[in-house]
Amino acid sequence: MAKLLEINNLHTYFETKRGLIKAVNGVSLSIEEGHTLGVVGESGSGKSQTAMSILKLFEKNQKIYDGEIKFQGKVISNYNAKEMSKVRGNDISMIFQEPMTSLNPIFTVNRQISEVLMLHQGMSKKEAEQHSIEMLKAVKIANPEQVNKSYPFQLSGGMRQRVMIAMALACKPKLLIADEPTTALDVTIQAQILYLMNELKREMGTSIMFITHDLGVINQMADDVAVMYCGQVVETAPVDKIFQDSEHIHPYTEGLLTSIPRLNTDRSSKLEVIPGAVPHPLNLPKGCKFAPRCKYATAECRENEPELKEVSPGHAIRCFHPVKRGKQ
Ligand SMILES: Nc1ncnc2c1ncn2[C@@H]1O[C@H](COP(=O)(O)OP(=O)(O)OP(=O)(O)O)[C@@H](O)[C@H]1O
Repeated sequence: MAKLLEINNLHTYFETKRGLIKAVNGVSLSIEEGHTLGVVGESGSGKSQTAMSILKLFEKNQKIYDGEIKFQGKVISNYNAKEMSKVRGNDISMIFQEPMTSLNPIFTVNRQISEVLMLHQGMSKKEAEQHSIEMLKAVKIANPEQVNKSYPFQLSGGMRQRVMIAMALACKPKLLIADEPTTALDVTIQAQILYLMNELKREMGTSIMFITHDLGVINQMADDVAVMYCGQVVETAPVDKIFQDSEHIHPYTEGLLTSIPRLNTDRSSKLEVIPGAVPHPLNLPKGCKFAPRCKYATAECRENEPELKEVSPGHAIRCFHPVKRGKQ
């Protein structure tokens, strides 16, 4: 299948008074046409900064130091601000955990969705209003005409998230980046939004980069997975290989899997947690970044840094001693 997005050895750093913060430190990943890539990892692993790098939504003290990002075969990581603003919203859209980051509290839903359509698609005000209502229908909002006239504060959290998805998909982007879009919602609303995103992906053929810290959500949403740790991808694979296969996996992925609560397990069995914490980005360990927390680490791991190596077709691991699992 054709690759829609390809990131090769990306390094995005923040220059701070205390030193360089290597938020993205050699990330390589790709997203295929029509696929969902789930990006998972603990807080601070560089998931959001990888997404921000794709759209160049940078702070003043932040830039790409090395590597490249290709979208539909074109290198977009060297685009200037004008070229980038055409990509944003048109080809690639992003939704966030908190819809109010994207929605403007003082404008109606109609004004916000219409603005995107008038700017990127050259629609008239009247056409844009009609299309805005159509988009609200597409994201299964009841009473779309009414909601179109509403202000964000008049809507529930779940509805705001649907409006944000409608706005992001209004120009039919090829890629939707969703950064923890359901984390702030209660579980039933979360399930509805995830279902909706899967449905829209099927109907519109949009590829999705889905960022989460929750492997359970990845299992529901993703075709492929990239596991991140300390600004690097430590494992990437088709989702089945992570959840069911008897293949090797990265010890960090194993740790994330064993810390998922399961409903059918004996209540007396304890959830395992990964010991220790993610190292501070200004104080990264030598060798493998996960070695200080890894129960399989050897002297070699503490000394040398492993590369991301393919272990089977489509499955790559950054580890000297991947874990062999039995069938789950
Ligand atoms: N504005 C900033 N200035 C300096 N460092 C930053 C800034 N924003 C993020 N970082 C650092 O970049 C690294 C990666 O952060 P990022 O937000 O991408 O992680 P994440 O995996 O998305 O975490 P979370 O799940 O909490 O959103 C972290 O070490 C973070 O401290």
